[in-house]
Amino acid sequence: MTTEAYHPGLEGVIAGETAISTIEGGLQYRGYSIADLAEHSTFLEVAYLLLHGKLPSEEELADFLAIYSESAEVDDSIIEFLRQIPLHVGAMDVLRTGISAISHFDPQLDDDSEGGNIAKAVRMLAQIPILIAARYRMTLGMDLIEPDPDLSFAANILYMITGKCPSEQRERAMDVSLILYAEHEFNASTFTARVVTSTQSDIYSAIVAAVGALKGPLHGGANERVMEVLEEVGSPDNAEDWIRDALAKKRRIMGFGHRVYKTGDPRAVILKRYCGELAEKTRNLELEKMADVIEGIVVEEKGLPPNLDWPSARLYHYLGLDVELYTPLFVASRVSGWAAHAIEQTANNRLIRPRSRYTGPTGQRFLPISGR
Ligand SMILES: CC(=O)SCCNC(=O)CCNC(=O)[C@H](O)C(C)(C)COP(=O)(O)OP(=O)(O)OC[C@H]1O[C@@H](n2cnc3c(N)ncnc32)[C@H](O)[C@@H]1OP(=O)(O)O
Ligand SMILES: O=C([O-])CC(=O)C(=O)O
Repeated sequence: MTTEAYHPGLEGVIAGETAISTIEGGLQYRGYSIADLAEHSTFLEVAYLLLHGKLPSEEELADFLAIYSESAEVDDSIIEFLRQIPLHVGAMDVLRTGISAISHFDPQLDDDSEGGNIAKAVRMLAQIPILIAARYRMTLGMDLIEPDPDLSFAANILYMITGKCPSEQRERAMDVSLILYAEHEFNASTFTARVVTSTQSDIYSAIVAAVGALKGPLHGGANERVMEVLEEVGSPDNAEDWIRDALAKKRRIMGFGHRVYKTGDPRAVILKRYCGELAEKTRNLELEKMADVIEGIVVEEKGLPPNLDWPSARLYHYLGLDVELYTPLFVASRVSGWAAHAIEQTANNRLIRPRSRYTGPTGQRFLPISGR
């Protein structure tokens, strides 16, 4: 048995260095506070910041947007392939396959230079929303909608899914959610991307693996489970009894708790404001009231504040989006953070290979199969 310290789930372990984001002193991306970015920036500007390490000048942003717009096309054969996937297959599983498929058409597939990887990240940023919207609309038997180069990232994704250009308020709410979802240091999916990259594998492999890690309900999959909880509760009148009973039964309440935020997730606080405004606009104040009752009791009884998935689920609901889109939307944003980490890992690589503590038997005597 190894005598080294063992931390289940790597809790509290510093497993690497990064200059991309920190939660120390309030969440910051590349040194910019998340509150400032949510207030003043746009998702694609934040993606540029994460990938290039600095905020763009007007000219740099214009070039970035031009490359992004030019990349916003998915090969027809992939769209046709998505149609062949049985309808019961979940949106995250299809998206994982779709990202793997677009890699085969990337003109710089074998270019693992920093520039090559940034170019691939921009292509993924442009094409993932197309994959998400195409699969969603094909499962409903609807015609697919091409991206509109005149729309922002946030407006385009809503347009391609719903077929309607969003109002300014809806566009901004979506944009802020994407900014908040973009990056979060060594969370499970990002760490997965870094492990894959550390073997000198390619950026698409890292992102596809990260999608698999994000899908789980303890991580990105939680935003879909949050909506299921709210649907189960049904009304503000039922909220107190429901949540007290659920906590008494030791049920895990999706959207609450966090491995590294024990006193609150600053992103949830920021998004709650947009949620409230959109709830008012869309006449969903009852749902906000219900969420407030649940939040108050989980904090009072368990001392667990909400994480980002708690308001984001409601926000997406107010935007008229179906639940199966929620975790894919997280992917559409987080691919910027994952790619930045893959690039950072490549620039200063050391194979990630920790040790395990062995708990199995030793010294077993091998018996030939006939004698077992
Ligand atoms: C964007 C994101 O990915 S944010 C995370 C999204 N995930 C969720 O919302 C899922 C719900 N939350 C959770 O499962 C957890 O809080 C996690 C996985 C996020 C973090 O958990 P950890 O740091 O591993 O804490 P751990 O699971 O050990 O929980 C510590 C205690 O709090 C309890 N707890 C933690 N979260 C919750 C919750 N959401 N509901 C009820 N109890 C909870 C645990 O049961 C445990 O109690 P115990 O000590 O009595 O056994
Ligand atoms: O940091 C984590 O463990 C999960 C999270 O909030 C994120 O990935 O945004």
